[in-house]
Amino acid sequence: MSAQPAVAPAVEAPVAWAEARARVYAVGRADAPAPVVLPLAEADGTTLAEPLSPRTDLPAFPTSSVDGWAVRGDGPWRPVGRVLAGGTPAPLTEDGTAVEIATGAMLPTGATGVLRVEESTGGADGRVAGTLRAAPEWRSPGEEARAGEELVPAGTPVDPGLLGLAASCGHDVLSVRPGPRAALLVFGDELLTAGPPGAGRVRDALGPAVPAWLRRYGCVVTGDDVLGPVTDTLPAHVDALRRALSVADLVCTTGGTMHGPVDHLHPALRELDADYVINTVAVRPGFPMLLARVRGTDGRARFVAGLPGNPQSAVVALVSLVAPLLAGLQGRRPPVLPGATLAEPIAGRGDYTHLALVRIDPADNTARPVRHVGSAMLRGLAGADGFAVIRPGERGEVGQRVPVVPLPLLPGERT
Ligand SMILES: Nc1nc2c(c(=O)[nH]1)N[C@H]1C(S)=C(S)[C@@H](COP(=O)(O)OP(=O)(O)OC[C@H]3O[C@@H](n4cnc5c(N)ncnc54)[C@H](O)[C@@H]3O)O[C@H]1N2
Ligand code: MOO
Repeated sequence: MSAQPAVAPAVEAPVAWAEARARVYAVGRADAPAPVVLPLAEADGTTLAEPLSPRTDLPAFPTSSVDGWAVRGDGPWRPVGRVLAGGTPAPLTEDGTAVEIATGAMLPTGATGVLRVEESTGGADGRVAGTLRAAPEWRSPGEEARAGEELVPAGTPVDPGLLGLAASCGHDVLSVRPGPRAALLVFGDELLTAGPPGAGRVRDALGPAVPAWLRRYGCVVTGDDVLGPVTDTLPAHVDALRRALSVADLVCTTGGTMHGPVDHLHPALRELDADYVINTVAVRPGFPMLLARVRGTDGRARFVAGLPGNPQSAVVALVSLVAPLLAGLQGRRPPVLPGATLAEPIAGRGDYTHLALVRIDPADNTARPVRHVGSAMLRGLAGADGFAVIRPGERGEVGQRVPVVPLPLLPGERT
């Protein structure tokens, strides 16, 4: 994947939105950090680096699925023992004999059937009688899976369902890719970190929000890795970026993506010998977003995602560039965008892709644009589910099915 040259011209042709996403995914995938081996208890939220296969047939042995009697031949049967779950029974060697068996216990060799306890009767002679059901009352080895069979491919996110499956397959550890470590640098001398805005100054809305969004994409972000506002000088920017890049796989910055008098991001990237993967995207809002790559002394790439200062634009950059980059870095498949049907029209943005904040009605999967969606505003975003994608040269018509870029919300949010 060829990257842009290190020296950024003041004005560069923006990359098409879909092309930018494909490019950052591929670059992340090529530079994914090496897998690590983690115990199951620590693997939730990571990504499988190798396919998951059972170490034995599943089940590993013939297993009774009911409480009752494992019998051999025709009844009535003479009880000759008992086997509980976890035990290894002696073989049933004679027709007309049975062992009492518990659900989950290993079936003795020689058994030809299992009779449910509630469908059995005990005779005066101590023998057990009853009619066997036609369908077997036990699970055969390999019924669920064969030893070595690929059950889940590499690149799958590790969730509780997968952890349970891994344990039942006999695994103690998994080879996984943990979430990348991310840092945030907030640029802008005008920003306040406490109290109400006024007198030319606004509250830093991104310092509190961006780490939380990054964590929802699976990143590890510690309090120490969130810094700002960084003083509006070039040396302070270079220094802050160097420090952050020494610990993080991905450094997000906010503000300073343009070429104003105190916009130091591009000059700082030049000082760090960074190369641009993406430098501006043909999307509204958020077009000044960028992704740059810096090679560490160890040869491994670290990334700088430049999020525009306008707060909604910063989130557009997160969902547009950072999400596919992180999917690549975690060795996951490229994000697939769900679709929704527009319940109201949405204007296009000429040659640019329009990402329009929408609320999705889960009952009929319709999308409606929300209000208060200026790029400097967060009111609309705080009640939205994601962004409807209106392609270049199009407008969104009522009834049209469009892709939606979801915000990484947790289950139960926005309900
Ligand atoms: N001459 C032009 N000026 C601008 C253009 C343009 O095309 N030509 N594009 C505008 C667009 S679009 C955007 S987006 C912004 C991007 O600017 P920067 O990334 O350089 O951001 P700043 O100038 O630092 O800040 C822009 C705006 O956002 C506020 N801001 C910044 N950080 C935060 C924060 N953490 N929390 C809340 N608000 C923040 C900042 O106060 C500014 O109001 O450039 C336009 N200009
Ligand atoms: O990215 Mo800018 O917000 O288009 O306003």
